[in-house]
Amino acid sequence: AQPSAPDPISVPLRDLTWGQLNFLHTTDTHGWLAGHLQEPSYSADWGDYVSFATRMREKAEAQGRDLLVIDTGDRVEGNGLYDSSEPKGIYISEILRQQHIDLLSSGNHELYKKNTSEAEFLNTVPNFRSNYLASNIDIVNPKTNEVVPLAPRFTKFTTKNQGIRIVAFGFLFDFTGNYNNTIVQPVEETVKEDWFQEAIRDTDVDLFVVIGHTPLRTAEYRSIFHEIRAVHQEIPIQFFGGHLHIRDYARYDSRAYGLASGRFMETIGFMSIDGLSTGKSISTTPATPLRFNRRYIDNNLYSFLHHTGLDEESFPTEHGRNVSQLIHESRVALQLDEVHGCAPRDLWVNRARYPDEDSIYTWLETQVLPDLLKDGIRGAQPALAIVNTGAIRFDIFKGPFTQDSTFIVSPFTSGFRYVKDVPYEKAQLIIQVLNKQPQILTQSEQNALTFTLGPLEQLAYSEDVVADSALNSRVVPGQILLSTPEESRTKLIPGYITSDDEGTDGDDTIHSSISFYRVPNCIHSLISVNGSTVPETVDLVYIDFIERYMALAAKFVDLDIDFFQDSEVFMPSKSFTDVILGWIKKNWKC
Ligand SMILES: Nc1nc2c(ncn2[C@@H]2O[C@H](COP(=O)(O)O)[C@@H](O)[C@H]2O)c(=O)[nH]1
Ligand SMILES: [Zn+2]
Ligand SMILES: [Zn+2]
Repeated sequence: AQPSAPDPISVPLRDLTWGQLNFLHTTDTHGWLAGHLQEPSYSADWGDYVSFATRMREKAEAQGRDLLVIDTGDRVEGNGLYDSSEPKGIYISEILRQQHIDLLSSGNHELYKKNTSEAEFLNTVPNFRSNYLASNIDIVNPKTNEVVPLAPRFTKFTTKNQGIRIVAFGFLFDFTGNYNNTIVQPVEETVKEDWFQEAIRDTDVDLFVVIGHTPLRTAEYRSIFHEIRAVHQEIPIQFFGGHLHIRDYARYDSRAYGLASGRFMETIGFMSIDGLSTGKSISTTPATPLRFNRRYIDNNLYSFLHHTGLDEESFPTEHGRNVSQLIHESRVALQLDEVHGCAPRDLWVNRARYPDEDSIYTWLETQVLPDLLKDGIRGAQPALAIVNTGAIRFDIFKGPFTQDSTFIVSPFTSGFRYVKDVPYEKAQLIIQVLNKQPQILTQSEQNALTFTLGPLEQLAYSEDVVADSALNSRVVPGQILLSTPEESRTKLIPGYITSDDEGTDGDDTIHSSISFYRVPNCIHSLISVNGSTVPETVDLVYIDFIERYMALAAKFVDLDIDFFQDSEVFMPSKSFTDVILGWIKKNWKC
C-alpha cells in the first residue's frame, strides 16, 4: 500500500450492485503493479488488489454467489517495475502471479518483441495454467520451433457456487505490429474456424464470456457477437476489452454487454450479472430477470474498504501484505527511486492543450529534440525530427524525476533513423499525412500511431472546466454541490467522469471533471543552424517505431525514398529514452 487514499470524509462513493456472477477486471496495467506513488486516487498496489479480490470472493461466497477475476493484457512496458530490470519483466512476473486470475489474455505489447512473447509463453501462460486464453494468437515454440497456439483457444467451466456453465474465449484485436515469431489471426477468420463454430454450438451453456485486448466498439467484437447470436439468439454474452486505455461500457443488445477498465492500475472494473440460468436450475427460465451492472472502481484503499465493508485492520490479507512487501523489495532492488533530476513543473500528455507550455509534447519539440539535433547530423545540414506521440506514455509531475519516472514516461527501446537530403516541403507533407490520418492508413494503423486515447467523447473533459492540473488536486475549483440536495456540500477531487452506454454514473468515486485534450499522431522539430531561412532540403530523422508509416506516407506524397533501404541509424545505441534522460540530467538540477 502506498500513501494514504483520498481524504475519506470528503469522497462520496457509489456502491456496487452484486449479482449471481460478479467480475473484477484489469487491463493495460503496463507494469504499474506498485500503484501510483504520486496520485492517492490510484495508490493501491497489486498486494492491495490481492487482498481486495480475496475479500470480494469471501463476500460473494458468503452470499452463495461467484466472483471471477479477469485481466486483458498489456501487462508489460510502461513502468520501471517492468522495464528497469535486465531482462525486462523478471520482477513483475513473480508479483503478477500472486493474484488468482480466472481468465487472462495477451495484449499487443506482449507481442512487439520476441523475448517478450517468449517470456509470456514460457512463464506467464504456465503460471496461470489453463486460465490463459489465446483464441487467435500462435507463437513459434522456442524449444521445438513449431508454430503452436500461445495458449488454449477457449475453455469451458462451471462456477463453484451458482453452477453457471461458461464458455470463454480470449481475443486480440487485428494487431499487425507483432514480431515475426508470433502470428495474430484476424478475428474475422478465427470465428469461421471449426473449433470456434463447434464451441459456440454447445447447448449446455448459460453464459459466453469473451475476454480480449480489443476495444469494445470494434468490428472484431461485433463479428464475435454476431457469430454467437446467429446460433444463440437469447444466451447472455459478457465481453471484457481494453487497449484504448479508457473506461467504457458497451451494450450489444439487452443480453450482451462489454466492459473496459482503463489503464495503468487506475481502475478496477466491476461487473455483475443476475438472472442467469444455471446447470442447477430446474426451470429453463431463471427466477429473476437478466440484469447487467458495471462500476469503475478507483484503485485506492478507500474504495476497497468501502466496497468490502472492512476497515484498515480487517481488510489486508497476509498474502496481500506479503505481495506489497515483495513489490517494495523489488523497487529497492531496481533502485527505482534514484533521482535523476527535478522537474520544475507538471508536463501533461493530454491534460494540457497542445501546443502549450504545459504540454509534454511542446517541451519535447522546443527543448529536447532541438538539443538532440543541435550539432546536426551532418554539420550545418538542417534536420527535421519526427516522433509519434504514443512514444510518451505518461505525465511528468513537478518534483523528483526518478528511474521509475524514466520508464513511466518513455518505456520503449526505440532509437532514431534518418534519411538524407529530403526536400523540406515533402517532409512537411509527410507530417501532414501522419497527422491527418487519410484513408491510406487503416484504422488499426492509425491507432498504432497515436497514444490511443480512444474516442475523446468518452473521457470527461470540457474546454471550459478550470481544474487544477494535478489529479490529486491541490486546489479544487470551488465547491461542487452533489445532485441530491440532502447530501452535504463536499469537496470533490478531479478524476474520471465516464460517459458510456448506461450514462455517467459508472465511476465509484464522484469526481470533479478534468480537461483532456487530443494530441496529434506525431510531433516534429526543425533545426537549422541559421534558423531564419527555410531550408531547401533536410535530413529527416524519425523514431524507428514509425518507419513503416513513414514509408506509407512517402508514397502518398510522391517522395521517391525507400525508408527501409535508404535510411541509416542516427546515434547508434542511443534510444529516445536515453535522449530524454540525458536532457533531464543536464537541465533539471535539483
Ligand atoms: N515510439 C514507440 N511507440 C511505441 C512502441 N510500442 C508501442 N508504442 C506506442 O504504444 C501504442 C500502443 O500502446 P497501447 O498500450 O495502446 O497498446 C502504439 O500505438 C504506439 O503509439 C515503441 O516501441 N516505440
Ligand atoms: Zn495498453
Ligand atoms: Zn494495447
